[in-house]
Amino acid sequence: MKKLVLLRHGESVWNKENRFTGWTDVDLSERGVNEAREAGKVMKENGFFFDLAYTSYLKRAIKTLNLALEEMDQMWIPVKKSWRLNEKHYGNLQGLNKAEMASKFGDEQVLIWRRSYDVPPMPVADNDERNPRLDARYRGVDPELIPLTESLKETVERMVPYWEGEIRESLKTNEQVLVAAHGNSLRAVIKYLKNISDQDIVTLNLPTGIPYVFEFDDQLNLQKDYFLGDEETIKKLMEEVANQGKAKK
Ligand SMILES: O=C(O)[C@H](O)COP(=O)(O)O
Repeated sequence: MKKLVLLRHGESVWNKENRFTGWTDVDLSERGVNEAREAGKVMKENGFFFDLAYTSYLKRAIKTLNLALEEMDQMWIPVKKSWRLNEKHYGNLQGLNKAEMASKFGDEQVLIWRRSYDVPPMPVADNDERNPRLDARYRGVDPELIPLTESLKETVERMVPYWEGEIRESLKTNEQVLVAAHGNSLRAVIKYLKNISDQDIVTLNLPTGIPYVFEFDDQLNLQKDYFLGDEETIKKLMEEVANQGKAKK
């Protein structure tokens, strides 16, 4: 049985402050560091031994991966990074508080920005310092491919070539692969893997730092998927993520 583990990064400083983050390169909070270490412990307890790992160009995912691998004493494994695993670009919302936006524009509008499949937030302007085309780390990427905002649909579209050309390929010759990335870039992967409809993906919220295991047969047909951890606790954490986009009463 081949195993893929998807791991959303631990809580970031902006998760803690409840701000839209997207491609902003914020660090882990103290809680996030602990969550990343805990994820490593849980994977170790469950006997995981990875052949290689993937992550994004953003430090909250990279550090989560490193901390988890450190707990597992598997820091030596090959790691590949790709901008295609970055978080959904949150456009002009990046930096703004989610609950404050809900007070201003309504819970429904914020849900559309956060979870609708094909409605992107307003883009950042070309001369905005948040424009990733101005960031040297993306200079190796065709500027046409670099988003100024994204819907989940667009995140899926830029993630799929990397899944098909790289991660899926690596699963053909490896047994266990770890991907440390982001709430929405992982929702994009999960939608694609499980063939979840555009409507149903709206209700999927990924908690930070909880390993999500996918098991495949040798032909890479998905057999089953499950989170590592207590079901009730995970359910609560998912609800907390959903509620981040609601106005404070
Ligand atoms: O970019 C962000 O703000 C978070 O990583 C994910 O946020 P969301 O749960 O609001 O989509």
